[in-house]
Amino acid sequence: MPSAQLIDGKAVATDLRAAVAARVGGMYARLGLRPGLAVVLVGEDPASQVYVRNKHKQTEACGMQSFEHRLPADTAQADLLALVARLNADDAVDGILVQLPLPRQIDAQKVIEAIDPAKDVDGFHPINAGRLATGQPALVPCTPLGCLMLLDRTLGAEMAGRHAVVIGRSNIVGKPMAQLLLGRDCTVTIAHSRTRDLAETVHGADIVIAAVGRPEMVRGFWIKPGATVIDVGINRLPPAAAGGKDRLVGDVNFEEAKAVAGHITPVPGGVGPMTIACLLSNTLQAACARRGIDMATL
Ligand SMILES: Nc1nc(=O)c2c([nH]1)NC[C@@H]1CN(c3ccc(C(=O)N[C@@H](CCC(=O)O)C(=O)O)cc3)C=[N+]21
Repeated sequence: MPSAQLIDGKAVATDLRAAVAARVGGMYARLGLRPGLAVVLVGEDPASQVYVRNKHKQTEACGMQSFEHRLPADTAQADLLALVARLNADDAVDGILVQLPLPRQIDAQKVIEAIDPAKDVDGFHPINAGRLATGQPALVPCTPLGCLMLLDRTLGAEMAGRHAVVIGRSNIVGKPMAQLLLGRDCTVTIAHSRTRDLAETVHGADIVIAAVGRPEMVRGFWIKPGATVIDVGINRLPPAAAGGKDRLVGDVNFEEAKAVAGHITPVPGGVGPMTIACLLSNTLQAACARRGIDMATL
């Protein structure tokens, strides 16, 4: 049985964080400035708390300031908007991330649009989405940016002219991912829950980005032999389904796909660690852009 080469997102993320930390060190040594990242968590979702804790640790580990704001689940929209306004005005804050999903009483789109686009390190503000779509410098959403970095390392210039199929059309992953792949001269298809013959569409792909949020939905026989498979899904299977202990799986059936693909990302240890590393990189980028610093000189 042939076996795909693993794309080690954890290792690439470690390299990226080291590069960010080096520039953060240069910024402090030369200018006495430390980039600051504010993370806002509304409610008590236990999975979200793990991400927030990891982000906090890694932010400090690379020399940036980390500001955490935990609000109760019944927080009023006006109070969250008031906090965002304070963070927009706070010069020590270069990046603002409001963890999604938000509780029902809060309109997430309103909150996203309230964030200063210059501090929008998630890249979810329509200004940044529009800049990405029109090929202008932008803050790019962390998960698709991390996927692109893995593809750059794996395929490089070979991406040009390849057929990429993105499964999922969210504003957070699918749509920005498609824009980034277009920027690498891929021929891009965005597939989704209403796509007919999804298996057949995926089978035409040299590059598959799975971002559907359904555990192990993409089967091995869907994959074209030798294709590059990037699995964005992070699904926690409950103990019963996983045979005793809870287990993290992607949107791709990994065991099946790795027998067919040329390269594949694992879950965990693939796209997830890249997402956090890209958040730190975006925070450094925002800190430099806001202050007119050329990042290459740090
Ligand atoms: N405004 C906003 N921005 C986000 O970027 C955002 C968000 N809201 N809400 C929640 C999702 C989820 N997310 C993850 C990031 C890293 C891992 C990660 O590092 N995962 C590890 C495993 C972690 C584990 O074991 O649970 C891995 O895949 O290897 C997972 C999930 C960012 N999100």
